Amino acid sequence: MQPLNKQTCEACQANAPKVSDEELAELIKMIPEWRAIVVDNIMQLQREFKFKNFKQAMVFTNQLAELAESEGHHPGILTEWGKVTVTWWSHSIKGLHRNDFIMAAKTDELINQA
Ligand SMILES: C[C@H](O)[C@H](O)[C@H]1CNC2=NC(N)=NC(=O)C2=N1
Repeated sequence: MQPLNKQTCEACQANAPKVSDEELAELIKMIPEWRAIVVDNIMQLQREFKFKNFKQAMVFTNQLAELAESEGHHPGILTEWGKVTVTWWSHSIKGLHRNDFIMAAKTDELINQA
């Protein structure tokens, strides 16, 4: 299997399967800086990224927006002074799809390239 950051998102329909508990346990090991949280009964992946000012946080936010558009999968983004909180989940299935883990790995890659 290719590393998550080299995989691409597949179209996610409302009837697509959520990741199973077993898959979640395996996939989360590949993105150790992310935590699984539950908001309004929806499982999500979240990570905070720290920056030295607002401008740098905004640069990252815009890079992430480009990545999201290129993959057709979009995160929740909270941009603050020195911090960006990124949250991935699949709206269409109200939970976590493999796409979310791929996107979390690609988000990590953006930072590693910076
Ligand atoms: C039509 C379009 O591809 C869909 O609405 C996509 C867009 N981006 C998306 N992003 C996320 N995170 N979840 C979705 O279900 C989703 N759906």
